[in-house]
Amino acid sequence: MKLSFRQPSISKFNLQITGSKSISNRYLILKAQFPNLELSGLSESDDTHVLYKAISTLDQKCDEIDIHHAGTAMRFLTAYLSSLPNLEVVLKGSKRMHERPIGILVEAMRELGGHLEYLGSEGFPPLKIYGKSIQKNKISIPANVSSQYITALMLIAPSFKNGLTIFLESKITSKPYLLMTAQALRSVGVEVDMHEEYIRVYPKTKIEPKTIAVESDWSSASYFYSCLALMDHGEFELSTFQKDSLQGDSKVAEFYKLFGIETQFKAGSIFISKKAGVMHPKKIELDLNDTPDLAQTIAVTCLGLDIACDLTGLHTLKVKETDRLVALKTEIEKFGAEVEITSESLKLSPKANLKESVSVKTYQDHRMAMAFAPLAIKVDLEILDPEVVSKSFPDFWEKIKVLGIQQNH
Ligand SMILES: O=C(O)C1=C[C@@H](OP(=O)(O)O)[C@@H](O)[C@H](O)C1
Ligand SMILES: C=C(OP(=O)(O)O)C(=O)O
Repeated sequence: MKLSFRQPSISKFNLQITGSKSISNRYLILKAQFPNLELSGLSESDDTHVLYKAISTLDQKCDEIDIHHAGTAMRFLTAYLSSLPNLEVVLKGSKRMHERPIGILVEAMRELGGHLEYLGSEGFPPLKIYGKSIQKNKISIPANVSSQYITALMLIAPSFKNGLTIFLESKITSKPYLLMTAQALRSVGVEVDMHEEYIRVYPKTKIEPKTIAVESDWSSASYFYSCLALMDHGEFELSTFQKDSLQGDSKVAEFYKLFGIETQFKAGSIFISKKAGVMHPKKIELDLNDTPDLAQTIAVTCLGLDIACDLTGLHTLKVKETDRLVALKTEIEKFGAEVEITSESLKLSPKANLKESVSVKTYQDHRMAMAFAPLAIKVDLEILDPEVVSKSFPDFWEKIKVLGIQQNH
């Protein structure tokens, strides 16, 4: 899809962003345990649809569940299905999912008494899962590879007879996602103690009827922050968001102050604005250990604004939808800038006049497509396989069109 930019006649926009896929997928696992939980505003993303479908088909005695590219669905279901007595099922995903590690979670479930077998390479999906009633109530787990393993355990812990204490080894990665899980559990009445070294989730068999409205997705909102940063000025209203969000990526509001963007919360919306002629810094340095999904957005904003950036805390990026560090380096360098990467960092030396009409590969990664699209405000470019956005934000292209980003197939 070829992208170019035509300045729209207005500079104020109102955009409704789909529900958070992280929040949605947590509540779907909770609803499977507590059916009187009602959910509204669920994410329209593929990742939420596959999880919803997987849970719904469990009643129909299916032999195989395919969760495609959805990391949260893979991890949350590995734990959940292992804890359902008498179930026997194969859990598989896309080719890339079978390259994304799951060994730490499988080990943890086995230590708790679960029965899981690898059908391909040791440490990776696909898995054959034989559900068991879990009796143990303590487990130790490395916390520095993916927070999703820990969330997966926390989400099923209320149904264990004695709850679960999870001892966290090593530095916690993507910590806000664990706080989000704890808040989701508490919101339905499950007690949770969070500490640096351990998390305790208390048992709960029934909850009071409850309706949860899912907040919109802050990671998705980040692409509109990037668009505004690349425009001279403007004001967007994005809904529905809260000031005290459960989502760690709400940190985007603070990060984009660096690019001259102000965020205000009013009646369930955020109003983000940029004044004409704001000065940008020459260089920014950020540790993104808590917010890994913002790395691509920020790197491309810096590329478009000719700002050097030094991003650290990126050790999880290699095992996401693609190796995002290599993908970013390869695609950013096509525009003429230079990028140095290590296993956990990215350093961008920008270039004032970016190359035009570059074709950006997306590597089956929704965030590659969505992070590079705003760059069309500065230079014409092409995004290959644009449909990848449906993993988290199916109507991304319609939404971004409103801002003046023209799309030709
Ligand atoms: O729990 C979640 O919903 C997520 C946790 C993060 O993964 P890691 O903990 O693997 O970094 C994040 O990157 C992912 O998009 C969603
Ligand atoms: C890493 C992501 O998702 P997941 O790990 O759930 O596939 C993402 O959405 O950026």
